[in-house]
Amino acid sequence: MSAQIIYGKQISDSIREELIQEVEQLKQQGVTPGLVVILVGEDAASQVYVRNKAKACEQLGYHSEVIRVPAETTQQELLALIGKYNEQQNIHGILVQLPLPKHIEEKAIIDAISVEKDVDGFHPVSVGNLMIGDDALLPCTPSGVIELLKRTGNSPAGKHAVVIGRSNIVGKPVAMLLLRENATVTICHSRTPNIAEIARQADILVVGVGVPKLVKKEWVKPGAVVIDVGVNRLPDGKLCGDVDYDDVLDVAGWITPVPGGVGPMTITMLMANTLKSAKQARR
Ligand SMILES: NC(=O)C1=CN([C@@H]2O[C@H](COP(=O)(O)OP(=O)(O)OC[C@H]3O[C@@H](n4cnc5c(N)ncnc54)[C@H](OP(=O)(O)O)[C@@H]3O)[C@@H](O)[C@H]2O)C=CC1
Ligand SMILES: Nc1nc(=O)c2c([nH]1)NC[C@@H]1CN(c3ccc(C(=O)N[C@@H](CCC(=O)O)C(=O)O)cc3)C=[N+]21
Ligand SMILES: [Mg+2]
Repeated sequence: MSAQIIYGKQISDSIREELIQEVEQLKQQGVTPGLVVILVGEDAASQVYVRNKAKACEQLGYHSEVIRVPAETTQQELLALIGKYNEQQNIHGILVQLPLPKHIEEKAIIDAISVEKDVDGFHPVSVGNLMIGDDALLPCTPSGVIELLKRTGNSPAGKHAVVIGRSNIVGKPVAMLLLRENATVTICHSRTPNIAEIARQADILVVGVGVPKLVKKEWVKPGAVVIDVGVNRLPDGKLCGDVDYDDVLDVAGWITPVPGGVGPMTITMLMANTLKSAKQARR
């Protein structure tokens, strides 16, 4: 038996169709959602995401700006740029692509983004709202993971979810959202002994570590839902996830491919957040 494949690309396309309806309505009220993506330096991987974001904006009819500044840009200059977009009425979302060059303090940059325009959901106030359970702008990749689960009939409620990875942008927020959805949540990381044994207890296994093909079939309970957040570039230029897809395919009940799984959902959730922010700005 082989796992059912969770086609994130298709699910993401159908959510975009839903969004288009809402965008049309908002435009009739004279508001066009606006997103600015700020890219510091020339990171090759980031270029791909930026291109995908710009494509999504075009598809949905958003106003989109991509600002590329050199790697030598100072923290002060970047802060000034953010300040400008915080004030700009036609911009509802500000995304500064991470990671930033070493000489720029990431926290200072994230703190400077107006909470109302924090479409990444990385600002401390957004993170606090997520913890408390307020209706805020939720981080895109984690909310994309939840959408994938719900839209394939794999509601987290009552399930044991194991999350591998505890970063601020993937592991921690995805664990918190799973908890909000009434899963019982275990978080593993690089200091967890017996990871395979813990992972094997998961009904839902979410992996975001950045290690190509870390998760093997021995880590997966037969029939489990496996969500692979990893996006790793192999030496041959191909993308692969943190899960050994071919190995796990026969034991999992459901699995996301890379590419075509979580990645497109991240972009679509970014579009949804920008729309939400634009709606709120109208008032
Ligand atoms: N599809 C998408 O839209 C997105 C994909 N990604 C991808 O997700 C992956 C993770 O990204 P990100 O969270 O930013 O990465 P980070 O490097 O910030 O965090 C990695 C986490 O994984 C843990 N970890 C690392 N190695 C192991 C291991 N061998 N066993 C167990 N845990 C381990 C680390 O533990 P510790 O805390 O102890 O160091 C850490 O918590 C990457 O491949 C990235 O490209 C990221 C964002 C969006
Ligand atoms: N402030 C900030 N916010 C982010 O959300 C953010 C970030 N910085 N830095 C980098 C990571 C990574 N990330 C991805 C987004 C989309 C795909 C994506 O579209 N992937 C497609 C195709 C990618 C390709 O073909 O290269 C897929 O997996 O099918 C991947 C990865 C967002 N991140
Ligand atoms: Mg990181």
